[in-house]
Amino acid sequence: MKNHELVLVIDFGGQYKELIARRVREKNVYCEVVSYKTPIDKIKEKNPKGIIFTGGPASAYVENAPTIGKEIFELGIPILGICYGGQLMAHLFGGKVTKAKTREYGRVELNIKNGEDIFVDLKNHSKWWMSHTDYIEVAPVGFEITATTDHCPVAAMKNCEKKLYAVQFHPEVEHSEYGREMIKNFLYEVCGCSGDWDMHNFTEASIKEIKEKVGDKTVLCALSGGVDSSVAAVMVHEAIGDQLTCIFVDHGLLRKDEGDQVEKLFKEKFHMKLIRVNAQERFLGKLKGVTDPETKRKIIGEEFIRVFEEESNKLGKMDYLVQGTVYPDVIESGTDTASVIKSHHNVGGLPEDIEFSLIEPLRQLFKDEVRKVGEELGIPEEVVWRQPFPGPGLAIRVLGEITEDKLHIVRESDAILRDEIRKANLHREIWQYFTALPNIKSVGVMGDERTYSHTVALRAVTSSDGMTSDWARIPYEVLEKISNRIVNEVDNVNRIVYDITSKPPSTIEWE
Ligand SMILES: Nc1ncnc2c1ncn2[C@@H]1O[C@H](COP(=O)(O)OP(=O)(O)OP(=O)(O)O)[C@@H](O)[C@H]1O
Ligand SMILES: O=c1[nH]c(=O)c2[nH+]cn([C@@H]3O[C@H](COP(=O)(O)O)[C@@H](O)[C@H]3O)c2[nH]1
Ligand SMILES: NC(=O)CC[C@H](N)C(=O)O
Ligand SMILES: [Mg+2]
Repeated sequence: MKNHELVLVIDFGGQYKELIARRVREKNVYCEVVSYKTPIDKIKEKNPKGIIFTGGPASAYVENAPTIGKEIFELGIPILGICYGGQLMAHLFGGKVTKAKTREYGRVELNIKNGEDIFVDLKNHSKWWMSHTDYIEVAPVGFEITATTDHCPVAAMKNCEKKLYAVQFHPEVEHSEYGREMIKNFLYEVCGCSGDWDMHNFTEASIKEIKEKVGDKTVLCALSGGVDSSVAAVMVHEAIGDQLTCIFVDHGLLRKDEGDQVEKLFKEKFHMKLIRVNAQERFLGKLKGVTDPETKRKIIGEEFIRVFEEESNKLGKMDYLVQGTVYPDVIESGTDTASVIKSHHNVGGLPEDIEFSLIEPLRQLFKDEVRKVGEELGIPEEVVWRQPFPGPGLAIRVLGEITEDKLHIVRESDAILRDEIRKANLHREIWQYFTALPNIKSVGVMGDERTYSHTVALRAVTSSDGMTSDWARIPYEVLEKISNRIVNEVDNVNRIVYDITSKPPSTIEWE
């Protein structure tokens, strides 16, 4: 973002790199993540007010571990090293980093020596989140120890003269009591930021960028009616108006009546060109007999692109494809350093040969940030606050082979669940709620007759960004009503279970 203060996050393979970036943005400073391999000149060119080193899986003292040229410490730019980043700083300055006698995972109490710079106004003996097997045993010469824990002689250290700070704990995660405040202190007390950035700037700057990039070319937008693609579409429409055509694919894996609802809503509320493609048979044909979750995702990812290419040819070859990809889609699909959790159809599920260049203006954001952009753009509340729905749709909620009968059960049971959640006025509290068909049958008795029918699983979670989640504590009476209604109203179901796992260790979807 030109003309704004910038803080750079340098990534050493940390799981939380984008979480650090969003914590910085939350405090009104623009932030970007770059690899530790970025040449020092490139970093200098960006003229950052501050730099943050992320954590990472490696050990700083091992040969070939990710590292960085020592010139970075001579630029006069304040640096905060988190976990691996802090250990690396200690290692490069000649301190001793080694395997810790006691590893720390989870919440740990911190003793802060004094409330200066990054610790201004933070309560002592507060709880912070740890996740490490190595530690800084001896701080390098020139560094002062500023915090300890029972097992960590150097839980934080600093070199004021060089403006270098290192912490063993993770201020960026939700569970660190004063994490946000500490990051704020780094930005404002140490780096001297003034806080000149917010979602309004982001929206404006992104629109400008899209305009410049597209010029007089033409653009397709993959529109699902969900939060992310709607926000992306409106943003691109603001930038290039009628050069944009939206394509909504009904792949036969949507929720009850969803195809018609999305079409109606977009035609009424948005003034964009919208084409609905009915591709039910085509998708279901390709998925016939397929049981493996990753294979399903890849088939769907490819089929989406083939549909877009065909539509593009009909319109006279479009140049760009807009997708509402958000950061969790990217990280879960796997990166150079992060493992594949599941291939999101729009990232890891994309085929290699695509005729378009992609435009993904929300790729670095989390869902709650996207919602803020949506509000900024004046998108109706019913769209901005829709619950997320995965692109592969009901295909990943019917476990194993997909058949019309099974889709019918998920679709009908899901409609009942949604209806009851809304009636109980829980729809804003619960982040996402749906039913899944685990592909198990069990014995029941109905009207004095034996049944041997499907089990339906209810899933409802609370979350803010989909990266982690907890199961929603739905009142028993509401669960009872949902259970009764599903068994009574949906044929071939005789048992309902409620999924009470958080993420991690589960994921939100079952496949
Ligand atoms: N049925 C569809 N038709 C066209 N494009 C789709 C469809 N489903 C998904 N996509 C594309 O894939 C992207 C990722 O899907 P995803 O479900 O994560 O996002 P979304 O639908 O925009 O938002 P939400 O997560 O709130 O449902 C979408 O942003 C959109 O670009
Ligand atoms: O567009 C998408 N394409 C996908 O392939 C996909 N898989 C999961 N999801 C949604 O992402 C969030 C996190 O899901 P998981 O905990 O199941 O990984 C949840 O909101 C899921 O619904 C997807 N969205
Ligand atoms: N979370 C981290 O950055 C871990 C750093 C290092 N790999 C350790 O185990 O201590
Ligand atoms: Mg969706």
